Amino acid sequence: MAKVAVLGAGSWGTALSIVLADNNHDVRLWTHRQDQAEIINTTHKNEKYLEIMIPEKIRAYYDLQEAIQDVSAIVIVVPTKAIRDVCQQLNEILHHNATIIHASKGIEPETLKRVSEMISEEMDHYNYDDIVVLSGPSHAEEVGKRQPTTVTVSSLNDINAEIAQDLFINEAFRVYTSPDVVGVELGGALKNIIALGAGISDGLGYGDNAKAALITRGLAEIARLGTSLGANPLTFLGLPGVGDLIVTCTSVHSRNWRAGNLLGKGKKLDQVLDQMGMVVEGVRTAKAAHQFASQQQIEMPITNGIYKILFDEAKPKDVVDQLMNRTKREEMDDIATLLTERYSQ
Ligand SMILES: NC(=O)C1=CN([C@@H]2O[C@H](COP(=O)(O)OP(=O)(O)OC[C@H]3O[C@@H](n4cnc5c(N)ncnc54)[C@H](OP(=O)(O)O)[C@@H]3O)[C@@H](O)[C@H]2O)C=CC1
Ligand SMILES: O=C(CO)COP(=O)(O)O
Repeated sequence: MAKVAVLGAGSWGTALSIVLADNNHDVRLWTHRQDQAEIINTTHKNEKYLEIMIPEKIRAYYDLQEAIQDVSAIVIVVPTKAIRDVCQQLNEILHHNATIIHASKGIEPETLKRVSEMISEEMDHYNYDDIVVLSGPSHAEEVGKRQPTTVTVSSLNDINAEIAQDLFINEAFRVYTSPDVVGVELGGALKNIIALGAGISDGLGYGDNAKAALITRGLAEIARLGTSLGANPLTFLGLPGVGDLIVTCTSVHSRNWRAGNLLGKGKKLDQVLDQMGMVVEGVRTAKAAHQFASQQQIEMPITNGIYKILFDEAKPKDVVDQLMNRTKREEMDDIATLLTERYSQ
């Protein structure tokens, strides 16, 4: 049994705490809201984020220092835009060695940093190599109900990856390892953009053909950008790639899909985000990916179209028309080039 702190008491932090508690770990769920900590400890519910009873052995904390006292692992599960803030607080008070695992899915606009890069920048005593990412097709709503789920953990430090695997793995939550941190993080972050697109497509009334096209051509874009940053293209065929893309593009649980659906029905971005009340990571990540793709001249027409809907008030229907009327081309040419370049070395 290990002592583990989970930082971030939203949907995913709560669900991951349940997995850890099921594995008999001593789980401290930290929230930055005192009233929420009190409600969780007295009612064993976190209703805004997850409609499920929370095991009584999970204790919620408002005091970060108390939450991390003597823990051997810290799981960071706040939205990407809060990562630096939380790590700065942690850096001030963490004076013992604990494995850091994160489960957030996004890229920072402007710096274009991945979450593990941000964490290692903010934490004086942690190297990038030691951080672990947990990612894969895993809606909190289903994980909280102990429905079968598979995820991948990745770190350049094999021992840390295995520590994370052992902490989480159980009969309902199967955990694989991967050495490809870049691919695992980018797969989880970039699929949120495509899920917004799938929601937009459904909101416009388009059918399964359009969604299948978005998933597969979206995957090609993810692989293009990911490999340009050093990811293994095969990672995008695994759980953190196509696995997460499928679950997020096809599920009503997905906040990115739901936000896209409202946009497709004609709602404005501000209205949509107000209505969601939970993080929609694809919005900021679309900004980051659009910026990176423009700088590096990487072809990402779907991502760029979604960016225009989000930030340039483009009409969803016009964007779909533009995508469908692009210059004709061969389907596999760039993927074949990527694989050939990689495996001919
Ligand atoms: N939900 C899911 O199924 C999955 C989510 N993820 C990823 O996990 C990450 C978190 O998502 P999720 O839990 O769903 O998001 P939610 O919107 O459900 O919850 C976010 C939580 O983080 C808290 N928070 C926000 N800013 C801060 C801060 N500065 N300091 C401390 N706490 C903060 C929020 O508090 P407040 O109540 O004040 O807003 C809230 O409790 C995202 O990157 C997401 O992509 C990954 C896999 C599955
Ligand atoms: O990442 C997720 C499932 O794997 C959750 O996606 P959403 O943030 O769109 O709900």
